[in-house]
Amino acid sequence: MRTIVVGTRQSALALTQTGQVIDHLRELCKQHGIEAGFELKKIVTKGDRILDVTLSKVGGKGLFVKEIEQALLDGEIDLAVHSMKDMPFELPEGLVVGAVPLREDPRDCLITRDGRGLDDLPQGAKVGTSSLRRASQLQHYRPDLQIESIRGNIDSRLRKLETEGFDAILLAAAGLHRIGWQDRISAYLPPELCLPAVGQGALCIECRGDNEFVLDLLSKYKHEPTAVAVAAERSFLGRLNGGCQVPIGAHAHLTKESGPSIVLTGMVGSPDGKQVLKETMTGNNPQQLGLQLAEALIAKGAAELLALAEE
Ligand SMILES: NCc1[nH]cc(CCC(=O)O)c1CC(=O)O
Repeated sequence: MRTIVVGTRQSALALTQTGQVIDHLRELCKQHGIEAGFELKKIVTKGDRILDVTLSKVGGKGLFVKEIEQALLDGEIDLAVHSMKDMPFELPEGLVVGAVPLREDPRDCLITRDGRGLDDLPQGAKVGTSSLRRASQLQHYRPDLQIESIRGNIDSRLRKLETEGFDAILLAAAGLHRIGWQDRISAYLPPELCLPAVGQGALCIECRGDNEFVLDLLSKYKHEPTAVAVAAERSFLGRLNGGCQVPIGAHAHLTKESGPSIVLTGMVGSPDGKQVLKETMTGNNPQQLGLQLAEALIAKGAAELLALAEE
């Protein structure tokens, strides 16, 4: 029997989502009469080692994936499970995306200390996020809020909500849903108010491009509509040359009606939220649509806004 070694970070979220992927793959193996066993290998990434520094200051894209990709290239692992939004735009030579499975809820959510919603937060309330994208959009909606940086894994951020005097924090709903902590969510932020990060809620299953056995199995795990939506969002991000640490958001979904099938919305904001540029376009080709939307926002001044965030 073949053993597929699966690499993962060791945060609660990474372990949970990797475990869920392995369960799905075991089920697929059973359905298709494929004989394979799975083994988990935990890998510490640079992003895990420097949890005390604001990520946008650390710079460098792919902080959470590089070591894991090296393990794939070295043959130490056969498959890696990443959060799509942590993936850099280009993969190293020799590695491919084997599958993008069905997406979880892409929205951001608010977790308040006492369960109240965004509109009920007092004037000047202290809200924790270290995402420039979340800060920009939240400040745009509520300029009075005091945004402060908070880092760490989901569990430590939830702890800091209590211990560091925050009135609320912002997190991706997907992570909380996956770990089973959806009860902590006080409110879901509608995409009109806070457009999610590119790829948020989606997973990226990566493997070597020559690993036929794993590729064959992963081909049965693909969710094409998610892959197309994410491709449009990533094309948009790629044109704007942004990692996850710039105030850029995008979300695409597919429509079932006749006519253009992908609806893509993108935003670029200033870190203080005073300016937020947003546009929605439809099309059939995800790469082209992402580029077109990026061009439309560049024409409105997106490049200048992004330069502000780099400072
Ligand atoms: N930036 C870290 C990160 N990467 C992926 C998720 C979980 C959500 C997802 O899978 O998109 C999170 C936590 C968060 O943003 O709250």
